[in-house]
Amino acid sequence: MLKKNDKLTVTISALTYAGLGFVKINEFPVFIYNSLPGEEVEIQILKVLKKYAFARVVKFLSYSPDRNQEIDYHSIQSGLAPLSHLKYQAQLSFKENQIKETLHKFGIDNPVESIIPSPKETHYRNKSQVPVRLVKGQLSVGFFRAHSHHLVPTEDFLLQESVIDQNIIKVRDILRKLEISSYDEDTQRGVVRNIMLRFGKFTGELMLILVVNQKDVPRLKKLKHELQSSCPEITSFILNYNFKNTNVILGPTNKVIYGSPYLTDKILTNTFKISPLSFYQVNPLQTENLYRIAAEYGNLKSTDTVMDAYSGIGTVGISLADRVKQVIGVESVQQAVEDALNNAQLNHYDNVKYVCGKAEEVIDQWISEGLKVNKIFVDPPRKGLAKNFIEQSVKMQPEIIVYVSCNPATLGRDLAIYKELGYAIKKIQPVDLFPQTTHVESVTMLEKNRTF
Ligand SMILES: C[S@@+](CC[C@H](N)C(=O)[O-])C[C@H]1O[C@@H](n2cnc3c(N)ncnc32)[C@H](O)[C@@H]1O
Repeated sequence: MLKKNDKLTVTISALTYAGLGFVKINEFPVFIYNSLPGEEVEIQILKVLKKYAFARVVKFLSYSPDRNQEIDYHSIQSGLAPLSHLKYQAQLSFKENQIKETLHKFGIDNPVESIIPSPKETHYRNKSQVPVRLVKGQLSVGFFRAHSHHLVPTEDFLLQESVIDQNIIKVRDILRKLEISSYDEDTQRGVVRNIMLRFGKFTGELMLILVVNQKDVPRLKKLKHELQSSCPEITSFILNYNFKNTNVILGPTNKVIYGSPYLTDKILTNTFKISPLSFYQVNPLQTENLYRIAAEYGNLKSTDTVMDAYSGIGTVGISLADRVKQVIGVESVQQAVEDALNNAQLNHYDNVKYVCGKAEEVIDQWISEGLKVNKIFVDPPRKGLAKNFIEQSVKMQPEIIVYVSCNPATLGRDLAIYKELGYAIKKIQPVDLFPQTTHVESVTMLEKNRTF
């Protein structure tokens, strides 16, 4: 029986989908941080639970040829970039295999296309949401160590655009100088919870959203002045109020201190305005590839009526609008729907409509109103599609369904239902939107069986 602090020598047998090394010791599963298949390592047991244990490597006796020796992001691996110890090529195979294996569990053995690598392997993110906490008596920024709220201070976040990293540090230093306090989760006091920055890759705009725990921010005028004089790259500054003791980063209301309430950016040929509470893809160069593939899988025609479900600020639907007759979209976040409607106008499309609501509920209403769509695009969050949405979407009998997924497990579950209900899987294309992390994105094309 394993005990905490036991030391053993093992050879890692697999890499889990969460990026941890795995071995069985006397049939008992052990998950080991920062280790890769084939590596012989001395480990120390950190925690023993009923059905498995966690361990760390104390000494490497051999290294995997897939190990990225160039960057020693030991602490980052457990938090921000859990795959950064794996060479990029091996990360791509890991993700491709994950899709194949997961779909196989749902009885789906269709061929999977080779994953499309990200144009940038690091510093690709256009958004950061870094926590602000007191560490050793000083307001600090960093990341929470995995499965904890223990802040590890850092100045290099590895995944974010460099302009974001530089401005996080500048904002941190201004907060320190003005003695504006950081949030304390235990007492629920202190002012600044998070520094969020969003960067428009194609416009150069940079939006600062300071998430605060109280309405009155001390020395706000001075803060505004300091930001305007020391951070010229920041084009707008917004306060977001979050007074709840919660893991959800953003609160429901914002106040613009200066600049525009929207960030403006471009995807392919269209311009988009994005408000602070709206979802926006984080890897802008690769997003263009993702949308190109989705459009190609839609086999678009000028007579098509397209549904854009889980539409965010309308980026998918608007990217298709010039090639189809009509786009109708649904999204649950009110602000995102307003953005989508503004974005349709901004790009001069009068054939695009968005409504606010849950896709699985709005689809009932659309069916009862007799709406006919012949192509459906879905891009749900990690939990995938609601069963009712799947069943109702099949009732609409679209020729093609394009499923953009960020979670192979829910993708497999949903594809299995579509298969049962008469849809054939034609193509599955993984796209690496999130290098150095374990996240796996893909686009699947489903086509209605002719005998249906
Ligand atoms: C992965 S994002 C995709 C957004 C957009 N297609 C894009 O590429 O930017 C998923 C979106 O679904 C929305 N959402 C979550 N649950 C929903 C539901 N039940 N019905 C409609 N939209 C939902 C989220 O607010 C989010 O904007």
